[in-house]
Amino acid sequence: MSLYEKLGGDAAVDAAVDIFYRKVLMDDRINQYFDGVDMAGQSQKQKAFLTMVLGGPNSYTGKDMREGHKHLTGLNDTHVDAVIELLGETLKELGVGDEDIGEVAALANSVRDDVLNR
Ligand code: HEM
Repeated sequence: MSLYEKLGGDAAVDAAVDIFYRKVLMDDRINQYFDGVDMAGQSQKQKAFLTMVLGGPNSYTGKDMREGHKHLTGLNDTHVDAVIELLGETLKELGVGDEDIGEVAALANSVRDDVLNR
């Protein structure tokens, strides 16, 4: 079973992205990057992206991670760490086990160099 199915499919990913974005926007370590970003559109992309990395049906048509983030000046490892931390907290709130959270964190971590354009 894919992690996507295990978490509960489409509805669970919807819930995860909504909770996750609320956390992101409340977090002063990273929320400045989302000033002026269309969060409804962003949530859609993030849902499709999460679905894909969790092994669900692939409907992600957004930019690749390097293209999608290279205009964000000053982005560094601490920002990626914060995002991965908030994603983990989100999944924990949804009842996901530590082992599965570790897998998602590893997937998110695998795009770190692309997100940081290095
Ligand atoms: C850790 C892994 C990350 C993943 C998987 C991820 C995923 C995504 C995706 C799928 C998009 C949409 C790309 C598109 O426009 O087509 C996006 C855009 C964006 N990401 Fe990330 N992201 C990550 C890290 C970060 C970090 C660390 C920050 C800043 C703290 C960040 C801030 C943004 C912003 C501001 C946008 C929207 C840019 C814009 O529309 O101008 N992301 N991200």
